[in-house]
Amino acid sequence: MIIGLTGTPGTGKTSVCRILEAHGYRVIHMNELIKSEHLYSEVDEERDTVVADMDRVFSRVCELVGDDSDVTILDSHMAHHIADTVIVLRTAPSELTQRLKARSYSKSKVQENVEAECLDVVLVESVEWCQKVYEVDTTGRNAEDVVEDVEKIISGVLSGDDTLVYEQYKPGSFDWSEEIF
Ligand SMILES: Nc1ncnc2c1ncn2[C@@H]1O[C@H](COP(=O)(O)OP(=O)(O)OP(=O)(O)O)[C@@H](O)[C@H]1O
Repeated sequence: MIIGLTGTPGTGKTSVCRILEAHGYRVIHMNELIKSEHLYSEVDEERDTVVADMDRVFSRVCELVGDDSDVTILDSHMAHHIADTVIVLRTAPSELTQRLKARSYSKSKVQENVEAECLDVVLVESVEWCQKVYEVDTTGRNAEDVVEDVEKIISGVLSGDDTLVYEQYKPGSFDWSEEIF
């Protein structure tokens, strides 16, 4: 089964996935896959990114996962376009700003991503498109602590009764709409 790990860039998906891989989980880093296998329709030079061909990405991910009943984690800010069950990582705007500035992103790229986080863009899309959505806060925490939450959610999903974990990680806990700069 596929579980998507999604969230605004900088919320820590890849950092968390690297630890999950070390714990033995299978992870598909979707952005790397898109680039290495040219699963895109255009190159957006201005934004220094590519426009993914989501039909081809979906087919390729399904092919890679096959009928494996073990969990495969899909690491991408677009994982909610593919997976039905997703975990959305969240980060308070002030901390996300610092993380993105540390990447030497341009002012406009930092602003675009922080605004998206303030407006819950990935969360809203996930709730619209996915059957099951969990939300995990990464603010003021380290990646190992976030991994503990993610593993708890995975166990709940696999157990077939996620009532308790859903209660703890159900979406809609943050309101950062006042923090748009
Ligand atoms: N609690 C945390 N969980 C994960 N990463 C954290 C946490 N706290 C700080 N970080 C830092 O935030 C940064 C997150 O970068 P990372 O590439 O993992 O994010 P991402 O969501 O995968 O971004 P992108 O979508 O651009 O690939 C890293 O430098 C990481 O060390």
